[in-house]
Amino acid sequence: MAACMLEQGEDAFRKLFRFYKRRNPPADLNGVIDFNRGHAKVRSTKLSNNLLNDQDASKVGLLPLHQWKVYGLEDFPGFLYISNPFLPGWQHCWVRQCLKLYPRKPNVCNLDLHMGLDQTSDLWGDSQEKLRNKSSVRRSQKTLLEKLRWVTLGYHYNWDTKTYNHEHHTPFPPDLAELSCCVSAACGFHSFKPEAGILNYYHLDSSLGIHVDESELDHQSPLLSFSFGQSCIFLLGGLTREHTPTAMMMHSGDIMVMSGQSRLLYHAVPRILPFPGGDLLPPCLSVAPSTETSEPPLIEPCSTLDWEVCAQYLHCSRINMTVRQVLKEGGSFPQGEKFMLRGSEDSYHCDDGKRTMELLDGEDLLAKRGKIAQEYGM
Ligand SMILES: O=C(O)CCC(=O)C(=O)O
Ligand SMILES: [Fe+2]
Repeated sequence: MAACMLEQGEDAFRKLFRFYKRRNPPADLNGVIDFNRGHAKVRSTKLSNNLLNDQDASKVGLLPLHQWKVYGLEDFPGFLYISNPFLPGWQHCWVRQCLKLYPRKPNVCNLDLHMGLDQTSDLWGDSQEKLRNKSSVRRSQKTLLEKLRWVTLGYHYNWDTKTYNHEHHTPFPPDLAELSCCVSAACGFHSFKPEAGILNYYHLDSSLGIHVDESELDHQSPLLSFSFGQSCIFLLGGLTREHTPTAMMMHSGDIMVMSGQSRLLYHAVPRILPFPGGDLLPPCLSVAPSTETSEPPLIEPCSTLDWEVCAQYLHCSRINMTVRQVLKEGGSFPQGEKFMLRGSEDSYHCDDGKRTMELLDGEDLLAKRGKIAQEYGM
């Protein structure tokens, strides 16, 4: 029972993290907030309709603003949860971008750290046929897409130093920038600049360790988080790990906004939850994309052939994209100064205890990163 874990203490976040990560016996999920089902702490919120026009919304695949279901959470000012505001079929396009386009160079991914660039230049090309034809035979060899854990965009986050660096920057994908600007504008942040992205790729045994996203130099701007595929338990805590976190579900299509007093809170993903009842995907992903597209389309519609690959991948995976503004308005990187992330003792990406970052030791990692940066002139 969750309540027995809710004692205050030095390690309250870790206790609840371990509670929800546990599989055997499975954790009681009664204490987990599901925004669509209501909860004493959930507040339904309306965004001002004039913040995003319907045409701009539809261009990036979002419903008209007046149809969005938006929630706040008691005790978490600045936190917003938007329950799947995507137009039917549009999640397909964004998932396809996450699997087919964003892992491409010059973006950086975990596989670059222990594989040659010739092997990681086209993960989609390498994996698509194998995924499309994947039978129910469980122990078939993992495709490169299935080995993907993270991709960084724009200012590339350095997992070792926990910093961004002005010298390690590539163009931020314009389509994702536009989606992010629409969502941030809808939430009242008109001058948000999408400058860095971290895409996390989770499987059913993955988790994301306890952390605060404070490496960005600008903390006034919101952090946007988009989720696709299988659901997860998300833990949102306080300014310290002593604060017992609140557990909530995130489902496919949902968007979370962390801003204001909620921007620098500890958070984590202890558990991925496969869609219940034997269906492999949630119903919102079963809707075929509309043949009507905006002119000119921002992103190419997802073909049936591409969706077969994405759907097979998502049967046991979750994709999360977080988008951040790194620099303050008119600001720049400090000269020769180090800015470190707090609470970094946990590795971020874990697959049932195995740390994906431990595939190489620190020296190898740095050497490999340097090589990638050099080859791409970053
Ligand atoms: O996967 C999620 O929902 C959270 C991701 C996250 O916290 C991060 O990338 O910093
Ligand atoms: Fe985070």
